[in-house]
Amino acid sequence: MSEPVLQFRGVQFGYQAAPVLRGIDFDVEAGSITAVMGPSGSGKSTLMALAAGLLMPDAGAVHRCSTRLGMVFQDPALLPWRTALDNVAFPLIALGLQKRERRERARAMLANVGLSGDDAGKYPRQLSGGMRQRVALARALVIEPDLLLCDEPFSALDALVRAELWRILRGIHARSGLTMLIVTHDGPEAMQCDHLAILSAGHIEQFGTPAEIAHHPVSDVVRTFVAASTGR
Ligand SMILES: Nc1ncnc2c1ncn2[C@@H]1O[C@H](COP(=O)(O)OP(=O)(O)OP(=O)(O)O)[C@@H](O)[C@H]1O
Repeated sequence: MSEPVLQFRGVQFGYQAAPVLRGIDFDVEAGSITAVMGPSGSGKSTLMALAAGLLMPDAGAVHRCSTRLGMVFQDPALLPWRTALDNVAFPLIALGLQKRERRERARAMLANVGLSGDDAGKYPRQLSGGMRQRVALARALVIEPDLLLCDEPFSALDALVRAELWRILRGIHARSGLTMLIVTHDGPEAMQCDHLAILSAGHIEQFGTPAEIAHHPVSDVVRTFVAASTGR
């Protein structure tokens, strides 16, 4: 078994008095893709914010063995006054790279996510939603992260574009072995990940491989999820 890049140990969290997450215990293994699924309000985005270190647990601990963190959200949050290329090159400024090198790396990364040289010169408002999300993905990947956190990255897109972006993500994973933790509502795609965490009302209902979860669902919540994701 690979070393975990991310460990949740007895994590508990609430925004004010109301607890949102409790008893969160699972590992994200190096080189794996782990999907997080759960109903709206079950605490998925909160879990991701804890994974990123943007929130601190009230109890328990999140251990992260990562030096470069990439993040992608449902909203691509691109800088509107910069071209796609310059949006992707932007995080490389902090790494101290020269402009020419930044642009070369950004161009290569845009090509990796399927955007042409023409598209690279366009501003966000000139791009479709799917293209904007490709730019956001390229911006997260250009720093060569050792952990990629994605919070419903493709949820706002139509089914065809979503499938294409999953294909790109899986291609990148196959080539680089990048560790990924992804919140998704896409059951069939989640069933193709290495591990699956099913969140319900602030706790992990079940964690395991898709096969374990499909063959030994621990509760009705999980059974419903498996039926929706596999058509069983
Ligand atoms: N900043 C905040 N302050 C107070 N409560 C919050 C805050 N952010 C989220 N919550 C509450 O915490 C709970 C979990 O929210 P969270 O966004 O983590 O769920 P989610 O599973 O990601 O939902 P969705 O699928 O709808 O995005 C919800 O009840 C939500 O209203």
